[in-house]
Amino acid sequence: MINFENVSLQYGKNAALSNVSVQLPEEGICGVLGRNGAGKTSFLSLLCAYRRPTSGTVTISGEDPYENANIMPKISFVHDSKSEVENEIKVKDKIKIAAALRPNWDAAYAEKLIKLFDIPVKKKVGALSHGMRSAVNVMIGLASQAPITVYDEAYLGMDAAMRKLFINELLEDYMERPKLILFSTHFVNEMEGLFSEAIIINKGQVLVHDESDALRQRGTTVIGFIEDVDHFIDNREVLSERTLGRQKEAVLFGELSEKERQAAKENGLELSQPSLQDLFIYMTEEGGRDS
Ligand SMILES: Nc1ncnc2c1ncn2[C@@H]1O[C@H](COP(=O)(O)OP(=O)(O)OP(=O)(O)O)[C@@H](O)[C@H]1O
Repeated sequence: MINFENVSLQYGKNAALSNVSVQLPEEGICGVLGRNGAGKTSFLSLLCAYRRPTSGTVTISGEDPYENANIMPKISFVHDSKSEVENEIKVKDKIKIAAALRPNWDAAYAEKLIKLFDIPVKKKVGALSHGMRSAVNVMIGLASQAPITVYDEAYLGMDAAMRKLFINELLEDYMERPKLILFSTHFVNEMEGLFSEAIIINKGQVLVHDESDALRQRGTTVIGFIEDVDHFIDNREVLSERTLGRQKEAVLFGELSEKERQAAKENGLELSQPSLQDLFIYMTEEGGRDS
């Protein structure tokens, strides 16, 4: 169990996180969402003990993870790193080093992933394309089998087909060997089906932390003829609207009562849940809902 209690992180005078209190379970796939500069990497780097909070406490299984030899091997932090030293070594040596540092490393699975992602193990790391460097990083994240695996914008540069391969693999592996996976991404629509829960960070604060289904239930998508939809959404909080021919789709914020749902259906309107992306964009836009 991970526990953040009143955690703040300052970089000089700049507050990256303010009074963050969050608890995370031992298993699940948690999406960490936020606009640029919201504080996602700061949050994840505290969790992975790359940094120490300026105030407040972070504990993992009741212990402070910072420079903690019991906790550090349990965490794998996959991010888009560039290091001069690493550029000079071969991919296979980078993988060997990662394996040596990871007590749960699954060598047979690593071999399978190298083939699946077509990773050029004999090349130097510095000679890889951006997407291929990311593929090496996520492959290490998967093969590490760490009980806490954190992917921070880890697949930048990977093309759509490669991202799909990675996501399928992540899900399949999670089903067989559940763990806690945290996943920060700007590709919300592509990834949201994966998330059992989501944390939305905005301006250094946790705006929402909830199960994905519960979060989606905070909104409703309404589809029908333009005039019927317009009539139904009048005086309601509308997240987005678009028309297609004579049809209109509107996303509303807030739960509908059973009576309202019934009325919508009687008027020929179709109701469904909105995407996390729609809710996320609305909740974090300037002037948007902040609770
Ligand atoms: N090393 C640093 N020194 C000073 N300020 C920093 C540093 N790292 C981050 N910040 C600032 O802290 C705030 C949060 O940054 P952070 O990188 O955590 O956001 P993010 O949500 O990961 O953003 P992005 O999606 O753009 O990567 C921003 O205002 C950023 O400018």
